Amino acid sequence: MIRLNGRTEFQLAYYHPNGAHYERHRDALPTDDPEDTDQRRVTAVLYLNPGWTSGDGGELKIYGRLDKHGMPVGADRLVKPQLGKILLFLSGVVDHEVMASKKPRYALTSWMR
Ligand SMILES: O=C(O)CCC(=O)C(=O)O
Ligand SMILES: [Fe+2]
Repeated sequence: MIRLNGRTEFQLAYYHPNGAHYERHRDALPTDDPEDTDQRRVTAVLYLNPGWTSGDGGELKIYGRLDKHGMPVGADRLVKPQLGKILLFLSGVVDHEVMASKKPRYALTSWMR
């Protein structure tokens, strides 16, 4: 079960077309503790880029989960930041990275706590 406290944070991000990117990270520490209401629980990203194509870069790379030995389970995925696409994931669980962008890239992110 995911417990949300109703406090949602928003961010409108712009990535410059000169290769702006965001290195591999998670948006929160993983936690199941219901008392810990400060952590981000769910990340939702709405992409705002019309006409985005493969050569434009700027994909969101979702890293495959690791098993208990640190070996990847399942493939990494690349998500194009196309207008109207919404992506949801668990903030404390999913490693992700924004690849270098060759076009102006806009994304509205919300973090639900
Ligand atoms: O813009 C995206 O695709 C994700 C951005 C991101 O990972 C973040 O702001 O934490
Ligand atoms: Fe992130």
